[in-house]
Amino acid sequence: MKILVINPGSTSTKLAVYEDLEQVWRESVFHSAKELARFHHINEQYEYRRMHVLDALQRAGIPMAFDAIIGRGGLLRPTPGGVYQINEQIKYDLWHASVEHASNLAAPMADEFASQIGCPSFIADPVVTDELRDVARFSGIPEIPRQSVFHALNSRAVSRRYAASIQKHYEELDLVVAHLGGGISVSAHRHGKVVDVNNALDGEGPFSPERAGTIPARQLVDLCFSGKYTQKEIHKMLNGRGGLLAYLGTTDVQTIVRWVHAGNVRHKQVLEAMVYTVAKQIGAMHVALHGHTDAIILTGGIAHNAYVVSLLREWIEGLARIVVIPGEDEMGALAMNALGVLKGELPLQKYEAIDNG
Ligand SMILES: Nc1ncnc2c1ncn2[C@@H]1O[C@H](COP(=O)(O)OP(=O)(O)OP(=O)(O)O)[C@@H](O)[C@H]1O
Ligand SMILES: CCCC(=O)O
Repeated sequence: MKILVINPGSTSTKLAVYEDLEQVWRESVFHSAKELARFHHINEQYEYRRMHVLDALQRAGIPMAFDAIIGRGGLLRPTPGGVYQINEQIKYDLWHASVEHASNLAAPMADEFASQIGCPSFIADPVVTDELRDVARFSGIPEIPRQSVFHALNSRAVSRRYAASIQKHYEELDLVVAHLGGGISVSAHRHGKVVDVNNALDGEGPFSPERAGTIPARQLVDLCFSGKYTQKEIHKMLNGRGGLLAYLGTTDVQTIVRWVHAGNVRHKQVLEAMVYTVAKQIGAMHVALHGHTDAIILTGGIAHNAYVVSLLREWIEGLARIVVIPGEDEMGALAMNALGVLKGELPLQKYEAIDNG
C-alpha cells in the first residue's frame, strides 16, 4: 500500500511516502519567517503550501497515485483519539478553528489531493484528542472547562512502541508520557485512554522552550488590564514567546546546556526550573494513575539531551521505570494509522464534537 503523509508545522511542511510501513521518500520543505511574513492568517498559507507539496512531489518524480493520503489532525473540536476519514465537518472546523496552527491545513490539503485521485484521506490522533476523565475537566471556574490539547500522535506512538518492546499491548499498560519539545505535554495513559494531560497550548502545566506553563492567575489578570499589552501580545507571552525564550532569549536547549556547562548561573537556574515544572507534572499524572505507573516515557527533541534527562531523573527516580524514546516519529505514526485502517486492523472513528461544558 502506498501512503502519502502531510505534516505542516510552523516553519516547515514535512512530507513522506510510505510503502506499507517502509518510508521510501521524505522531504521537509522549509518556509522562512520572511516568506511567511506576508500571510496574516494561517489559512492564507493554504495555496502557498499546496504548491510547495506538489512541487516537491514533482521534483522527486513521484506520481500522484496513492492508496491513501493522511494529514496531521489540527485544532478541531475536542474528540477521542484514533483515525478519522476526512469529511466536510472536519474541513469546516479546521478552516474556522479559533486557534491558528499550521496543522489545520493538513486535512483540507490531503482531502483535495485524495479526491483528485479517488483514494481515501485521513487524519489521526489530532492534538485535540480528548479522553479526559470527567473529574479532570473542572478548572474551578464553570466558564473555563479544562481542555485536552497535547502531542497526542507522538505520545501514543511511543507508548505503542514501548508496549511492543515488552511484548504487551498499549491497552494493558498505565503510562505517563512526557513529550519534551518546543511545547511540553505530560499525559496519563490508563489502559489506552489519555485520562488527564496538561493543555500544552494554553498555559497549563510545565513551562517549555517557547511557552509559559501554569502561571499565577491573578497576576496574569492584572497584566491583561494594565494597559501595557494587547490581547495578542499576552497570547504570545503564553505561547510563542514564553518559557525559556522569555527568560534566556532562545528556545534551543542544546545551546542552553552548553552555557550551563560553561558555568552560566542564570541558564542553569532557568533550565533547572523548567525541569522542576516537568517533574511536578509527571508526579501529578502518576497520581492520575492512582500511583500505579508501569513506565514513565520521556520523548520529544529535548529527551535527546542526556544532561536534561539526568536532571529530571533526580526528581522522578523511584516513581516508576523511566524509558527514554527521544525525538518524534509523527510521520511514521500517521503512516501506521492509515495502513491500519486500509488493512482493516484499526477502526475508523466518526468525528463528533464532545460537549466540553
Ligand atoms: N539532539 C538534540 N539534543 C538536545 N536537544 C535537542 C536535540 N534535538 C532537539 N533538541 C531540543 O528540543 C527542542 C525542540 O524539540 P522538538 O524538535 O521536539 O520540538 P518541535 O517539534 O519544534 O515542537 P513540538 O515537539 O512541541 O511539536 C529544542 O529546545 C531543541 O534544542
Ligand atoms: C500541543 C501540541 C502541538 C504543539 O506543540 O504545537
